[in-house]
Amino acid sequence: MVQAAGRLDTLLKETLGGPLPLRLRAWDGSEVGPADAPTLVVRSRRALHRLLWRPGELGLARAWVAGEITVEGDLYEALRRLAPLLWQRTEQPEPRRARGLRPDTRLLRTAGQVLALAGPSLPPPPPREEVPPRHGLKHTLRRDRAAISHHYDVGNDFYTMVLGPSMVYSCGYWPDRDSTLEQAQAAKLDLVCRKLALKPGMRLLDVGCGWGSMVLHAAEHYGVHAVGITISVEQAEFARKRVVDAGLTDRVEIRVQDYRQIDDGPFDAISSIGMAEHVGSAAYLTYARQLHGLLRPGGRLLNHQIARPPREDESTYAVDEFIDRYVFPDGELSPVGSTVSLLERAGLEVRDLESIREHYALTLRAWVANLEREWADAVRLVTPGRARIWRLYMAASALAFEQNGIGVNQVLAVRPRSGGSSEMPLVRGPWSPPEAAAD
Ligand SMILES: C[S@@+](CC[C@H](N)C(=O)[O-])C[C@H]1O[C@@H](n2cnc3c(N)ncnc32)[C@H](O)[C@@H]1O
Repeated sequence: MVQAAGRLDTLLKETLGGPLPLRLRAWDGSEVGPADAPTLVVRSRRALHRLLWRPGELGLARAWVAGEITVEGDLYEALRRLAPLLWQRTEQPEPRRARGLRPDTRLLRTAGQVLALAGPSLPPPPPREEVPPRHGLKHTLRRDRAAISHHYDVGNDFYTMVLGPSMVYSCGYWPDRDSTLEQAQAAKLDLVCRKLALKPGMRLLDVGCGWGSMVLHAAEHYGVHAVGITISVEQAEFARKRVVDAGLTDRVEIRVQDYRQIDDGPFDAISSIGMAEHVGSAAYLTYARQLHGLLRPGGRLLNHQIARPPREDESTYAVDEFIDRYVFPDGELSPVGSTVSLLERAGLEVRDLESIREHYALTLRAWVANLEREWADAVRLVTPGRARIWRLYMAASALAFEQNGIGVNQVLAVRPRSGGSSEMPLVRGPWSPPEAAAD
């Protein structure tokens, strides 16, 4: 009897444009490939349909989400081995897409042979968690709110499980590799407060406040009056409860509000942590101008944002399809140079830039570990497909940060006074400790 794994291996070689660097096990139990590599398990023939109609990353992702393929062994190692093949493919133009998703006939022939091993072909059902492709990045208030809701309103219990008690959904600042996630997140929040030189009585705006961790930290340890805004209703409810529990209702306000709708400046300082990735290049100057307008002269902005490398020809940049469809609809990464330019065009003076790329890999690995440890509960809370999406996107992102595929930067900027004063110390030195902190 002909075994499926061998044929499947040939098909994958054709689809991916190179040999599969993993062991492969097919639905009939047959195996091929290196014995010391993680195993790609193809549980169902349906996975083939997906790969045929969308070779490369999106096809694999769809099969993964549907549970038709999985990895046994080290997921990071499997992704590390697969990454060069997938990137190679997604960098190429996709004429198939332009012609209306027609798989090429050579692949069809090979696939037909594989499918014939186990009976008639099956139509692939669309995975439920996928967002339909949307054309053009308009970034209207309504559309942005829908996109944010897709990612953030999936239940606070799920996020509590993944993010842990710190409830911070951005890169931590790891004092060392053995620190805990909670220590890393507290260190990051504190670093932001120190870069902003927060003092008691100051007015802080946290744009994209998530579950309220930054405004709570700043009010508790630096005595500021803080406003946190988010466009996720579930986040706001959770954050407001934390503010009540901490006894800080007189100093912390949480609003469901878009950054374009804030009209009660000036603020002494603004933090924006892991939020600007949602803004998009088309709206970025509006974002930068809005924050500039909300700062008092001499006030500081700390913009903490993921970046991608620049391209020789920027017009060839396309948002990663898997991330766009399944994870962050309408999210968009830009090179840090563009971010700096746009902040400056808006009238801000960029004073400091710190890359903390390695810290995001550590943070993501900690989130993946939390998710894997509580897997059964995660599946119950958000469906198996969604739990699989989160595991794949976080593990793949950890790898991308490790390999310098993407980075993350804290950009400190100031709105200079009219005479040019920045109110910055002459020498940067270590960011000053919280000497003026409240009790
Ligand atoms: C990755 S989370 C980061 C949350 C938080 N800063 C942290 O570090 O945990 C992104 C946040 O940006 C918010 N956000 C995205 N687009 C926004 C917009 N147009 N206006 C206001 N907030 C927005 C989301 O609601 C979410 O709270």
